[in-house]
Amino acid sequence: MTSAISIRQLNKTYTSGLKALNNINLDIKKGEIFALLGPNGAGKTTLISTICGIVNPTDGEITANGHNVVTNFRAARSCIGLVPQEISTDAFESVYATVSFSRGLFGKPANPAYIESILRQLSLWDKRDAKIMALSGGMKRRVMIAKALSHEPDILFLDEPTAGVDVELRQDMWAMVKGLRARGATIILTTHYIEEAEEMADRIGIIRKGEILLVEEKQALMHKLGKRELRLQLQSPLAEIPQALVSLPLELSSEGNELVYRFDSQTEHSGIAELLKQLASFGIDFKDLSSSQSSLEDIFVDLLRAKP
Ligand SMILES: Nc1ncnc2c1ncn2[C@@H]1O[C@H](COP(=O)(O)OP(=O)(O)OP(=O)(O)O)[C@@H](O)[C@H]1O
Repeated sequence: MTSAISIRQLNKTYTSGLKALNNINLDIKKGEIFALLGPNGAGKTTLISTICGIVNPTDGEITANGHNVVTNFRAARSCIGLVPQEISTDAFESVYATVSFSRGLFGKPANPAYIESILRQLSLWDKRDAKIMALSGGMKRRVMIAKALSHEPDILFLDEPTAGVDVELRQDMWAMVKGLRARGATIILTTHYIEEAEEMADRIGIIRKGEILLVEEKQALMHKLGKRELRLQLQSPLAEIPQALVSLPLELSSEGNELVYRFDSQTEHSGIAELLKQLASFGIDFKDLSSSQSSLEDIFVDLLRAKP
């Protein structure tokens, strides 16, 4: 199966000398929702902009549906819809005119039935005659999505789609994006909200300082990230973990005063009941216990810190 987007050895150094992308290799599969996570200045927008032909790569190769985005720009760009971070559209124009004009920019013949279908999908049909300036922020974002979809692209880029959007609208956007995917679109989104990636993405890529740190199926990542810890403060210090328990994910810390048990929070059986029974059978008493769960956010931060 061909990839929707294929990126090979992509580098981007701005004229200022800043290296914003460093040897990026990435394939986005057709029909997936791919979330690109990274801190401010990581290179997310630069990456999207090079794929969309807004920023020229320094070297490397990018194809969209098999078309090279530099040498075959028109064919590549016509497969792509881009919803930029900033809302930029003509405030005095009506919703319908803005969206159909956008289609014309791609040289596509007018198709009122298609424009109606996307406006309906985005709950904008009732607002089709409203001027953009009279819409709420959330509605304006929907107009940006309608514009991006106006020329019937099958790859959609959403750069921070829900930045500054309230919780209700954010959930609406998530439902809408999933709906687009269900109709066959490939979606690449950048976000600062780990929760958003968790909710929507099939795969997650983490970028930092212009480098892709990891690309992973969300489920696999969640599995890795979803660790929990149980800490037992012991009545009396232990010199070592009893031989019968060494196969358990146990660690002795605080000079033998604390036992730490780490387990997978996604699992149905934590093994805590058995652990406590076994400790009792070895006469290991504890005076206090606490448990904690590493959030996705914690792990994301850890991951970013882990590599200097
Ligand atoms: N036109 C430009 N000229 C020079 N440097 C730039 C230009 N655009 C971006 N940069 C720099 O490139 C780096 C990557 O920026 P980019 O906007 O791609 O990051 P980002 O991950 O999208 O950040 P954010 O989450 O803040 O939007 C930053 O250091 C930024 O200052």
